[in-house]
Amino acid sequence: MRIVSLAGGIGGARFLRGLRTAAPDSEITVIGNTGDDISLYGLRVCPDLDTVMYTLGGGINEEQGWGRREESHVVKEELAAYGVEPQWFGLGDRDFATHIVRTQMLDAGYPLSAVTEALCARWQPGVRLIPMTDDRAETHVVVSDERGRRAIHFQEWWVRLRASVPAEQIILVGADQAAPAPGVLEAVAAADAVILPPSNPVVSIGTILQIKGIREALESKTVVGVSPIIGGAPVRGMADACLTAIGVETTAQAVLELYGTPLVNGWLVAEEDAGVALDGVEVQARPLIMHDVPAAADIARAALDLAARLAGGAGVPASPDAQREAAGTGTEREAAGTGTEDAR
Ligand SMILES: O=c1nc2n(C[C@H](O)[C@H](O)[C@H](O)CO)c3cc(O)ccc3cc-2c(=O)[nH]1
Repeated sequence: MRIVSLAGGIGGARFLRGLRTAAPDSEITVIGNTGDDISLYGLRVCPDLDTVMYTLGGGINEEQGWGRREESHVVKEELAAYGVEPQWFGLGDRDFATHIVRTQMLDAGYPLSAVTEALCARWQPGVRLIPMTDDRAETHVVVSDERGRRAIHFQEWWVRLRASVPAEQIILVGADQAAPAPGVLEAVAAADAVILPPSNPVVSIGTILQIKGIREALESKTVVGVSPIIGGAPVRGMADACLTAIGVETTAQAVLELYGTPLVNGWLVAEEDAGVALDGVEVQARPLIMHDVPAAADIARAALDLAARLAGGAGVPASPDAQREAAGTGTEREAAGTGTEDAR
């Protein structure tokens, strides 16, 4: 089975770990968000691509959801000792190596998609990770604060300001010149199912959908999305601040309408959002907290089952829960209860 998934950062990567578990024999292509990318200290940093690569490759700092585990910050401290700015972005020593290799290859003329393939050769994420574009397209945010009204890089708004200053506009700078990276449209065309993980609907999924041709290519496919909003709030991150910035309510209904039809054909919502509805979309309510990999795999399996039903296909073998539900003997999932509330 060929599956395509659009992914942002932490929530998307954790969902993809479940998707890989739920469909081990499928060919999964991940179209990664590069709007968060930033140039720092002469290096090109691709936070969402690295979060997917490290999470699926086993190198992620699990608590943070970004950056490497077993990390140290000697280079960051030395840069600070020289008074080099910015000091609000925490790059670790191991992580620096990724940005050095990436920048070296970009400077040698390799496109970001080739660089990403080379980095993934080491990490073996078990999916094909393609950046949404090889062109420069960065998310910038217009804010007004004591320094007046100005555009700042998304990372400064997200990390230094913690989105505490309202974003008056969120702009993907370079969107009109950016083309889908090689392989992106081909992967979508060949897909049996497309899954939208519970990534940030504005600055991750929404960003990818702004790249010329991607939304149109997806509209002719069977697409199932997983709501990133549960009971009116994002599980993690600041999707609410991003949705407010574009005048969209922070609800599972509003995000479904933001994606809209004909893009989305199926939509998974949490049980407390069971009333969500939109003409032309099959909505299914189920637990959506990714407590751990098995929980993420259950959600991914439910998304694939729904996609298969909508496409009229066979899909992956249904999970025991799905078989019980189909047989009408649906049993309440025992409240997982154990494990820490997963972040998204
Ligand atoms: O909140 C933070 N997020 C940090 N992030 C997360 C990043 O801002 C987000 O993952 C995405 O850009 C938004 O999804 C990093 C990600 C990287 O790949 C590399 C370094 C960082 C550093 C930080 C940081 O200092 N603080």
